Amino acid sequence: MANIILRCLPGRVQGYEYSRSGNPTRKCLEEAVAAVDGAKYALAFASGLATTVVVVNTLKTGDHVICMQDVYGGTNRYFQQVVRNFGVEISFVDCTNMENVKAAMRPTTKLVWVETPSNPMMEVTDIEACASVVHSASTAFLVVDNTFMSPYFQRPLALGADVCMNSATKYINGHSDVVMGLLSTNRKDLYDRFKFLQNALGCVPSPFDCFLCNRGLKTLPLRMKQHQASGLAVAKFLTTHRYVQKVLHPAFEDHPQYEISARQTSGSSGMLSLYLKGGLEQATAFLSNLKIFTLAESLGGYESLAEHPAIMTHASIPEAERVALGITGSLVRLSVGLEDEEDLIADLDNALNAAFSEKKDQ
Ligand SMILES: Cc1ncc(COP(=O)(O)O)c(C=O)c1O
Ligand SMILES: N[C@@H](CC[Se]C[C@H](N)C(=O)O)C(=O)O
Repeated sequence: MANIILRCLPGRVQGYEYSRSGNPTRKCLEEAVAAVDGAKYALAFASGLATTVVVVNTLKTGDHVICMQDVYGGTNRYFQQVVRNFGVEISFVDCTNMENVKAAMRPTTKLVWVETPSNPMMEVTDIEACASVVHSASTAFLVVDNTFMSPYFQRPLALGADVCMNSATKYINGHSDVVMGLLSTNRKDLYDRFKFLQNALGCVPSPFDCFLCNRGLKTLPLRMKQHQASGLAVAKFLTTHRYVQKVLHPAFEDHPQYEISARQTSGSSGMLSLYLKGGLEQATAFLSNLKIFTLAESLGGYESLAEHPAIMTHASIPEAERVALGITGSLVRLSVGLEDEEDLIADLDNALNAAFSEKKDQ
């Protein structure tokens, strides 16, 4: 009898049929991510951008997308330089003001894409208010890119978003050794379509990367608490520095969306941006004088990174648009890692002083 039940037949799948379609290690990670995001379903993809590609593949020619005006440069590049070529219309909107979102909605709007806090301007969108505008005015679904916060500090689905997206390359994995994207949702219709596309488009992570990411996820709370503490210490230090014009941090009371941030998050990560007094020349000198912060793209890992958005992560955004967003020559972005806080502050102090004395020496 047992032989008959277990006998293989074409088309009768007894578990996993092919590793792209599903494998036990990926399933294990997807279940863990669903749990931390408070979702019924989660899916893993080959990168954060691959996740965006899958979301966009639910659309068709003639559909309209609203995208937060300040988003990761690669998200902007994908919408402007790829998605538009397929006849999908994109409006970049300042979603910190709901009146702008309402005004941008069209009968054809099918997707609203928000990143909060945004990369690199640290702008905050009210997720609950945005979900209410989107759902009352359309059949569109709201995606929140939660990469800067991780599920430890912000749960977009509980605030009304339809989909929560993460570049797991960042805080979720946290060890800077994996490139991966994740999405989670409570909507069965969206999950079914995303799951179909995960297999049909094939942009899946390897089982080994899923294993690594699952390992990283286990220390997320510990890491996020430390990122928060050191991020705040660094940000406070920088606000008092004579060569710093302004610090952008959503946990500071002078941040324009401070109250929204305090309401919808349970803390802050190690991400912040700052304007230096001076311009590109001083910013370049500052970055080249850092010794503990590494000059590099990426964020959310154990190690502190510093970068120049206008030249690096957001270089693909046309210059006029970049400047209008505030991404100027004097803007620097920091991802504060897990090193000792005093060492990080001393490194920033030394590099700032060196950058501005180089200018005086010339
Ligand atoms: C906020 C944000 N979303 C999405 C992405 C894309 O993620 P990935 O590099 O994993 O493709 C990035 C960085 O690349 C990011 O910073
Ligand atoms: N999200 C990361 C990635 C940086 Se940009 C990567 C690459 N140069 C590209 O243009 O795709 C961040 O640091 O914000």
